[in-house]
Amino acid sequence: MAVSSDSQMKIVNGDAGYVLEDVPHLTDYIPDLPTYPNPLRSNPAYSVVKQYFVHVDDTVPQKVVVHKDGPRGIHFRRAGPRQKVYFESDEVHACIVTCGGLCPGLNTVIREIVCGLYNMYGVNKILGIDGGYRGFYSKNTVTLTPKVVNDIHKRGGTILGTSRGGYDTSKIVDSIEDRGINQVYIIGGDGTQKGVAVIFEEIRRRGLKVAVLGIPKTIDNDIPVIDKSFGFDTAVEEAQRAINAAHVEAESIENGIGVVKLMGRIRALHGVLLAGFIAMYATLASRDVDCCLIPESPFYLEGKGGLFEFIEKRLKENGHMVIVIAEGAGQELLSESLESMKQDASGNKLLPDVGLWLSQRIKDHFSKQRNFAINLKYIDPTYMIRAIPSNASDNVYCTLLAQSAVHGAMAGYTGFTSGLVNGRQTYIPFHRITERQNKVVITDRMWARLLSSTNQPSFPNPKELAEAKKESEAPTQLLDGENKEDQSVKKTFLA
Ligand SMILES: Nc1ncnc2c1ncn2[C@@H]1O[C@H](COP(=O)(O)OP(=O)(O)OP(=O)(O)O)[C@@H](O)[C@H]1O
Ligand SMILES: O=P(O)(O)OC[C@H]1O[C@](O)(CO)[C@@H](O)[C@@H]1O
Ligand SMILES: [Mg+2]
Repeated sequence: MAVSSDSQMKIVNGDAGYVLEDVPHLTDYIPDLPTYPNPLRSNPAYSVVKQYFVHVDDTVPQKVVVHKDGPRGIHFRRAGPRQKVYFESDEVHACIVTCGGLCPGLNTVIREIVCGLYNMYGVNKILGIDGGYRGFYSKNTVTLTPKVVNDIHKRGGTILGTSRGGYDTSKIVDSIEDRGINQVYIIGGDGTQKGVAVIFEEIRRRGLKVAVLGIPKTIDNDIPVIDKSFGFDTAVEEAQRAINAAHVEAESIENGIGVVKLMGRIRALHGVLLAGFIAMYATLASRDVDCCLIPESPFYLEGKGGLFEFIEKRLKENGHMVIVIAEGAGQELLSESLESMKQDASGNKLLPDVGLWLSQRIKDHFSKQRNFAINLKYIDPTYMIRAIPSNASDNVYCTLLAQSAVHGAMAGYTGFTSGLVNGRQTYIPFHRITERQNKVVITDRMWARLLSSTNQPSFPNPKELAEAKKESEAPTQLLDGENKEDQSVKKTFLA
């Protein structure tokens, strides 16, 4: 096997195109670290479980759909307990911090890191950092014990508090060093994970025996590689309540329209990274939605093929309709210049309220039409879907993520994000998580499934429509047995 490595990328090449994108280990920069038998080996609860420990060569493929002659492809290290650990129980001084926006399940992850460290590894020095990254250097800490965290999974939010902005690598690493912390658990979204990568680099540069790891969090589900982010299912489930209310209101009144705005926004400083996952999954789950608008699929209002035309058609057919719009959708229609928008403390763009804007535009449009009065109700459940405790399946997911992170840190791995890949817990190198953001791919099957479920238009670009019209008016060569009418039907169908 060929191995190549820099500080955050350890690539192992095997047979038949097998590639392991491995994660760093403390021994990469501190040689001759002593090891200890994993305390779980003498714990009767675990020692009876055959093959409880993960084999050192276990890896998980990134792609499970393969071709007969294709290469085996990229793999990640499988998470789980190892036979040997690199920390003694009473040597560990761990800390946990939560950063970025709220997300269902944050408290469950905190609880399970504390209980995992305490119950599985006998660790009892665990600090909670108050209020996100800036809490490392400007706030007090809280002592976390299984008793303190016992009930917190039943509450929304994070008992540690969170924040945006305030990231300062040297102050954070100074604080870690000064407090004698040697395991750092950082829970947060895309921005947070970029911060964890830099903290890891600095810790490695200083040669500290400190395991640094990230646990990906975001209800936007825009973190790449992993199957999905925790809290996403809970948020989609809660969004159903808003959609259901919009549907009940809309169908109870003549020409009723329910508009629901859901989270999912533009994330990058300079442009076009978008995430409409919550809107897409909430629409697919609900079946009451007639039209789902997401940032990845541009739409327009007026004219042929536009939203107004579709609304009128649906109202005439059904007497009511529900529209779901992701907060980042249609922003190009609201503002000529996204560059001039305000930003939050972390540099994320602050978006104008597209739901309110769309509702007003629909009202204005139909107020001009005689004999076609509409009744529009706008529901904005934005913070309701993320400020709740996680549901049962997210709770289980959070537990696996947290326990995997604990096993990884105890085994001396560092500089990794704990994540689910193809249903297996893995350790993923930071660069894989931070190099890009996930967005809905509208040429993928999932978006096609949504379109076939709502039967909404795909909003062809007016320029494309004009070109198609010009083409259909031009004399065409007919195939044998075809008349001109057949051809135009075919073209409309293809559009
Ligand atoms: N490129 C970066 N390098 C270092 N730190 C960063 C970077 N981007 C963001 N951060 C820090 O990470 C923390 C969280 O970032 P942000 O507010 O963007 O939320 P997030 O982690 O992306 O979560 P979400 O967007 O899902 O709410 C902030 O304290 C911010 O200063
Ligand atoms: O108002 P806040 O706390 O900045 O958070 C809003 C953003 O946070 C998220 O929930 C997660 O990033 C986005 O969907 C949303 O735009
Ligand atoms: Mg973010």
